[in-house]
Amino acid sequence: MLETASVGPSAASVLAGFEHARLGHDNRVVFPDLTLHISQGDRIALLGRSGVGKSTLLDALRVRLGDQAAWCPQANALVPTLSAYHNIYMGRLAHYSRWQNLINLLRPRPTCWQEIGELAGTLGLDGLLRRQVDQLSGGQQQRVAIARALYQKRPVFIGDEPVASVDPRQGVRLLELINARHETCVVALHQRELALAHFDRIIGLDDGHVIIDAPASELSSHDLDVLYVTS
Ligand SMILES: Nc1ncnc2c1ncn2[C@@H]1O[C@H](COP(=O)(O)OP(=O)(O)OP(=O)(O)O)[C@@H](O)[C@H]1O
Repeated sequence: MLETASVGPSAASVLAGFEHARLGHDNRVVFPDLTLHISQGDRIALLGRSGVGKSTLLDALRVRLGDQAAWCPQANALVPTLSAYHNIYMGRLAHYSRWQNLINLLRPRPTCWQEIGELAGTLGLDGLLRRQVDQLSGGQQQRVAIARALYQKRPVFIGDEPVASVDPRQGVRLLELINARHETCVVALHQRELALAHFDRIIGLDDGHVIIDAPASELSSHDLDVLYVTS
């Protein structure tokens, strides 16, 4: 990923930021001049048409935040031939020793099994932990990916359309769960109603620029139309 320029002001609550940064991929510049700061306690929904740069921005933020951020990527990035349990456990691979990880692969450790079982239960994955991920539905796989990110137990949740494959009611439940377990969240969404109802700050992108950055309480769904107008 192409990334130049430095972090901006260092106010105590600022977790990560971009100050006149250029973000993109190899020779493709997506954000030519991005200035944006994320503060502790922010609950941010990132909106914009397909291809405007939501994933590019989330990825750059994730790199900036390092170990502070739990990451739930767009394509799930699950290991299809492993069980749901093992995929969720992978959220904390770095937390355990190589030896513990190897043993757990062969025979799940009781404490981890119980903890992951409880987490899976809150995500409606009861009874599916032993099932290979490629034998789960798209929505179930998405919930496994969310569980893996939650199992990381980091203060910041970065999610790239984490509720795109589930029904609206489940989407609400999952966003509530994510919000309840993280002080700070930055989540790309396509559903503006969910964004306005479950997040405090709305960032709208268009053509490599932030064109909306405002409290959700000051915006209506109609105000967000501008993000979806095709030129
Ligand atoms: N690995 C890559 N190499 C080169 N260009 C890329 C790469 N990934 C994305 N792009 C381009 O960067 C731009 C922004 O892509 P990005 O994936 O960030 O958009 P997005 O808003 O997340 O889209 P979507 O809602 O469809 O996921 C697009 O023009 C895309 O084609």
